[in-house]
Amino acid sequence: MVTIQDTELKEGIQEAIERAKSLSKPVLVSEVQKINHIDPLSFYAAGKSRFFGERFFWKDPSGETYIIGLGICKQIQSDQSTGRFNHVEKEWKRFINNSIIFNPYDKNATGPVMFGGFSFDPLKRKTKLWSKYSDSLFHVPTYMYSEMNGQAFLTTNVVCTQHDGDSLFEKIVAERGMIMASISDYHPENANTLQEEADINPEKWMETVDAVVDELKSGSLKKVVLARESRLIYDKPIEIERVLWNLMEMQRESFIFAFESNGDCFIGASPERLIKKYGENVFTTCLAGSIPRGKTAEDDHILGDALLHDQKNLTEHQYVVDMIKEAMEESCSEVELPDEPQLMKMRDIQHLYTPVIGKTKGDASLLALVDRLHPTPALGGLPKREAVEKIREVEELDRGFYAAPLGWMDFRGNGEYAVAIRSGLIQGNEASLFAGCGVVQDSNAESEYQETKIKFRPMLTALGGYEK
Ligand SMILES: C=C(O[C@@H]1C=C(C(=O)O)C=C[C@H]1O)C(=O)O
Ligand SMILES: [Mg+2]
Repeated sequence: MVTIQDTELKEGIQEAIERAKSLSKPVLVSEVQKINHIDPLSFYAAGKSRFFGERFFWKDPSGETYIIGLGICKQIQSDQSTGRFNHVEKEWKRFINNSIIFNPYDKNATGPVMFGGFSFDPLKRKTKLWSKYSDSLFHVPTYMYSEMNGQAFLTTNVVCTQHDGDSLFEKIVAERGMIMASISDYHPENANTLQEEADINPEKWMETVDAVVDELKSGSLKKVVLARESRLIYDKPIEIERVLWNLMEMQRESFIFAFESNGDCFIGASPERLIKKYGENVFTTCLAGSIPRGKTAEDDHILGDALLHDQKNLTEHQYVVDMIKEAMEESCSEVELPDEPQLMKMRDIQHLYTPVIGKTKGDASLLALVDRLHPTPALGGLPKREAVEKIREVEELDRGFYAAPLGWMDFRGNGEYAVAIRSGLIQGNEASLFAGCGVVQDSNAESEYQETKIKFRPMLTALGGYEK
């Protein structure tokens, strides 16, 4: 049981109400407490009845960082198609500008944090699949549990208006007390049964791959990432906690995320970092080129070795390295990356992987870096603009947040975004899964199709309906 001193929050709320009166606009109070460790998934589960549709979950691959949010004290959206990264950043700064923050800890992901993401392509024709998510959508949680390098924190964020009074403090403390008291060890309940699995137009997808390969052979396009969807129907509503539990068990090397909005939940286990920025240090990843895992250690080694020497996959990978290196050199003073890719092995697949680190020069912000990088040729293609236009024209899928930046940024401007792949959108007892692959001149439609099947597996297994 966590005991929390409330003097700061109480005084903070009073001060914020006064400030809201004089500024005639809402003012945020954020209070950070250092607390004993809580199981992150149990905290998430404790918000189920009260905050369903208003929660998020984040774990980084190292397990150093967990961020779990319950409730929404502020939503930041942008319907702009150009300049949306900048617009979100400005809104965020404006929101925290006059805030009152009690945070004696010099730790990232404590205090005000916004969590969310962007759609892959705001110019793509919308379908109703993603109607619960706008093109840029961020939530600032009311209650946030975060863990950094084994230390645990509870942040409480309250937006005060000029019309609020003392009862606001009482309400928040009561609600927070209820959440903390209801935390109990989460264990997954009985699994769902898959009733129907529908790959959306796989033949048409393969024809599109063939057509794009022809274009790659004749024109200026070098690579286009093409994705497709599989729709699953279960016997009962999908329990998000259980899916997260499975993802954490089975995809330990990945970012694990869930982002709820209006009753839907975008969820996944991505191995791919877009960008992390802690102070002036930035980290990004080139990940492209894939082969299955072997059934035995020897098999696995042979496959990995084949991938490291396969020309088609090396080319697919190199396009990503070239673009990311160029982007990083623009914004960073020191950029370091190995000459050759290495292997990244996950439970279901192995990839070619080149980590990149740098130090920002000037004041390149995290979202400016996201803007510069998204989409890398690992998710869009090369050249960037032409590839995105090609995807917009030929891809049947409405990608929504799939293959796009998803993550967090704190009030100090530090944070991390993953590329939201190996993901799905849960809608009650149904889910859409997404998978794509890098199409280059030497691509073969059938083997690209097989590659997407493997990429569905992490979500399919976590949801249930695929043999483990
Ligand atoms: C597009 C996806 O994955 C991307 C494509 C890869 C490839 O084609 O080899 C590998 C890793 C990812 O950058 C996906 O998982 O949906
Ligand atoms: Mg590939």
